[in-house]
Amino acid sequence: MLRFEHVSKRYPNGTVAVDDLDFEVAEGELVTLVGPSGCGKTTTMKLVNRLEEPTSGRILLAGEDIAGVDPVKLRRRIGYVIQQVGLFPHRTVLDNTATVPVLLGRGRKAARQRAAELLELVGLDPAVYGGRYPDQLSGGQRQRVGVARALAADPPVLLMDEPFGAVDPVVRERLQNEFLRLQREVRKTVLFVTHDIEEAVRLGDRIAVFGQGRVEQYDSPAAVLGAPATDYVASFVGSDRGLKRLSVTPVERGDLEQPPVVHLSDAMATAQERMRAEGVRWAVVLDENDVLHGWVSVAERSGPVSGTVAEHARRMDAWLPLGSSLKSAFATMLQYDAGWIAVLDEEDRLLGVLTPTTLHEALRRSIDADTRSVERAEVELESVSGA
Ligand SMILES: Nc1ncnc2c1ncn2[C@@H]1O[C@H](COP(=O)(O)OP(=O)(O)OP(=O)(O)O)[C@@H](O)[C@H]1O
Repeated sequence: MLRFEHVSKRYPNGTVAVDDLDFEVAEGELVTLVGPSGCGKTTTMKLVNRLEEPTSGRILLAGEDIAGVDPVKLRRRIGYVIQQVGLFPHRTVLDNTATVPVLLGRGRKAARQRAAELLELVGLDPAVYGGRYPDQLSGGQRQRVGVARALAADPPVLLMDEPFGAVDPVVRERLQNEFLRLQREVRKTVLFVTHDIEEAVRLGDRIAVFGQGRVEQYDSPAAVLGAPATDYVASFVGSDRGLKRLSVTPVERGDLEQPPVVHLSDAMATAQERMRAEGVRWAVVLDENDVLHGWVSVAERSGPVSGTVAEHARRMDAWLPLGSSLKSAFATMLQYDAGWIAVLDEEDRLLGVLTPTTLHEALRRSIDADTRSVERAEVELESVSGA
């Protein structure tokens, strides 16, 4: 969709802001450009909407060299969201959002209707906020209006330059999550500039890690964190990259452990036999509807125990849907102070459990898989937790 071919930009004062950029952003993909201050991120964006011209190389949008496209027409196909949102202070939120469609010749009524839908989409009730002026909004709300406005012309490409840079970390995380939800709906091709590796990892389908004007690595977040291409990338993503990686590695079926499963109504003696036969000290307990109830441990004293599982079971209903991040799995374990958590499918059926050991193995396998470019399920670990 958007292709950089050996693009360089040298400013008249001799600064080489961008040096031989060569990568492609697929349609509907969100690519984060991350790097320290002055590494050429903003310049890259400006080259895309022709606020700057490359010194060499070319940029193709849907196969067409943008150097031959009238800049005004080009910018209609490219939404631009910047940190200082640049809303018109004397226009209402609704009119700010409708600005571009009106300029594009849509009727005022249709444009306002679309603007209201977009405000709704970015989480601002148009009935509440539509009539307000920008200075009657919080910073986070202004950012959302900026995003709604950029989407109003329905451009296939969005450029977002540190759009959430000016808000506090809590609001920032909320905006990021909302934007991810929105992006799943609208599927724009997005270039998103940030200097924050956490943000880059959370949002990006792929990340371009910038050194001085050059892309040092262009890869999935998991690969950038798990297998940094250069020392520079390794130091930029930080020594806690293993921890960060937890948040971008999903729980897969192959990661799960399968302890014995018993029901509340089973005889405890039978449950005990099952655990002994499988050589484990506990079993997952489900109720009569196969809903997670908790766990039961093999009794310490020898000999059969009387009664049903219900009389011995303990409640523990920490669970996660399959596909959750390893980080949320770990966080849930800590929150419940639990040695395991259940992983459920879409119909809330038990698929297996995750323990600290299997969680660690999942992380190691995913790193191995990225390093060797294979699926995680194909990776056999040589040793299990050092054993
Ligand atoms: N118009 C200009 N003329 C000369 N040099 C410029 C111009 N614009 C940017 N530069 C220089 O080009 C380099 C890259 O700047 P750019 O704004 O692209 O970086 P950035 O990665 O977006 O930085 P930041 O995160 O601080 O915004 C910097 O050294 C900057 O000083």
